[in-house]
Amino acid sequence: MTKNNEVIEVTNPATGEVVDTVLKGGKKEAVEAVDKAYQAFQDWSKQSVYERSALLNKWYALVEEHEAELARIMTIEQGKPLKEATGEIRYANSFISWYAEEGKRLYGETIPATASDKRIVVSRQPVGVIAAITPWNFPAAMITRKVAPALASGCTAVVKPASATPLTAIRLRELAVEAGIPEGVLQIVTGSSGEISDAWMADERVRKISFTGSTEVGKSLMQKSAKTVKKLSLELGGHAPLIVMGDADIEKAVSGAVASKYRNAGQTCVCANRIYVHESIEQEFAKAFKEKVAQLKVGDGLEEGVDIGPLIDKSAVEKVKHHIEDALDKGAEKLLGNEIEKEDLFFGPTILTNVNDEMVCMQEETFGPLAPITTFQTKEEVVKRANNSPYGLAAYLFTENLTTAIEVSEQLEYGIVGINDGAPSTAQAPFGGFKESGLGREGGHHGIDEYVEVKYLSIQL
Ligand SMILES: NC(=O)c1ccc[n+]([C@@H]2O[C@H](COP(=O)([O-])OP(=O)(O)OC[C@H]3O[C@@H](n4cnc5c(N)ncnc54)[C@H](O)[C@@H]3O)[C@@H](O)[C@H]2O)c1
Ligand SMILES: O=C[C@H](O)CS(=O)(=O)O
Repeated sequence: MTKNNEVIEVTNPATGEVVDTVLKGGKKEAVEAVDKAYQAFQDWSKQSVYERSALLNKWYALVEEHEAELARIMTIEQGKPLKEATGEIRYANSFISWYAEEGKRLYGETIPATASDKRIVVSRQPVGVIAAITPWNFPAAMITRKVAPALASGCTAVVKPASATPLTAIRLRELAVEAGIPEGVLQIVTGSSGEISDAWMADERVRKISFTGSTEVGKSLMQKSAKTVKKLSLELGGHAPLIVMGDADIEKAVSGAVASKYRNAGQTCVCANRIYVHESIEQEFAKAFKEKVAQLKVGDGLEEGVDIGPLIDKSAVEKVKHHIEDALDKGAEKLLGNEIEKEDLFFGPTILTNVNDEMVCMQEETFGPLAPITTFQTKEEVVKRANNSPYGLAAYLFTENLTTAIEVSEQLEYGIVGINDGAPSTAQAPFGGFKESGLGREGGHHGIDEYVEVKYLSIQL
């Protein structure tokens, strides 16, 4: 059990310095948060969607007003370049504005009854108290992507952010309270993930768990949720294939591959993890890709012009090194690689060629700035290889042929397919994966369905 007043140090991955400390909460704090959320739910769920929408819009305005402050907090605790952090704050805020409106469209329906003296009325009601557990790689967006639809539908939320990046979450919640959202409606609990999640899993008042993180932890939470049959949303790991057909526009493909691969230093669930290039254009693509990647600047995300910040921790660096060493041992060749002076958590963008599917980087999520390039000969071959994964989150396809785009994308077993687009994520679309990449969707009108129960009234006249 967590002792009173124990703290967690928050460090800047670019410098290693401790920038702040937060309470290392545990079961006590987890239960207290549910107490407050359950109490708050009684009133919050009874407000009209228009009253909740107005408060969400005030929160949106405050997040917008404090964009620079929030972005700086994020860069300092997570490492991503300031321009990316600013982009994430805007992306995170877009979920608040989207669901401020979507809540007004929680429509019901009437269904013609068999009996003439009966009426059937269907409605959608908030599930109640929801618990969100979120990762370090997107400290703002992974929270608002859950909390915005939850609050809009009338739910209240308790959130455990990753211990590496709690400061953005805490500041976001302060702005929510400043906007007039009642204190109990949204709470952040920092600390022991095991103690806190176990307390929420055991608590019957928590009716929904929304988790974003690794597939391994997601499976564990899925098992634990069975005891009280909690509703589940799981946004898990990915291993995105990026396919460049022989007829692709090379410039588009290179730009899309760089955007997908090196965002957040490769630490996103939708990063291209495997790059399949038709054998007829491999040399042309690899040359152009290397030229673009070699221009990326590695450094402290607070520095002007930095494109790739540090990785989150030492184990992340070790994993990327392992994937590279394994590939080289199995015959890969280094086209560009980590030639940077910096040490510690910085890792330069790396490109490997002559890659084969036996290499670990072609099977496991690298979560770093490594781009393995392999070649293929036919559509049938590349679809089969691209689908040969337990993951099914994002995939990318570059082609100038419409028939190829439609035929291949329909065969790809992935929840998100970027066609000539390396950055498909947006608040209005249903983000989520097939297979072991998760359950449910976040974003769009699908995203609010995760936070409601469907009920029907059968009225005997
Ligand atoms: N599908 C998506 O939308 C999405 C988005 C971001 C990250 N991810 C995935 O998340 C992973 C990287 O994030 P991460 O390292 O924070 O993942 P993680 O699974 O280690 O941690 C995620 C969250 O779960 C908590 N946690 C860890 N172990 C736990 C346990 N046993 N019980 C309860 N909670 C626990 C952590 O403290 C953190 O808050 C990658 O696999 C990435 O693909 C997926
Ligand atoms: O890392 C996972 C995030 O969901 C990526 S995105 O910002 O939604 O594209």
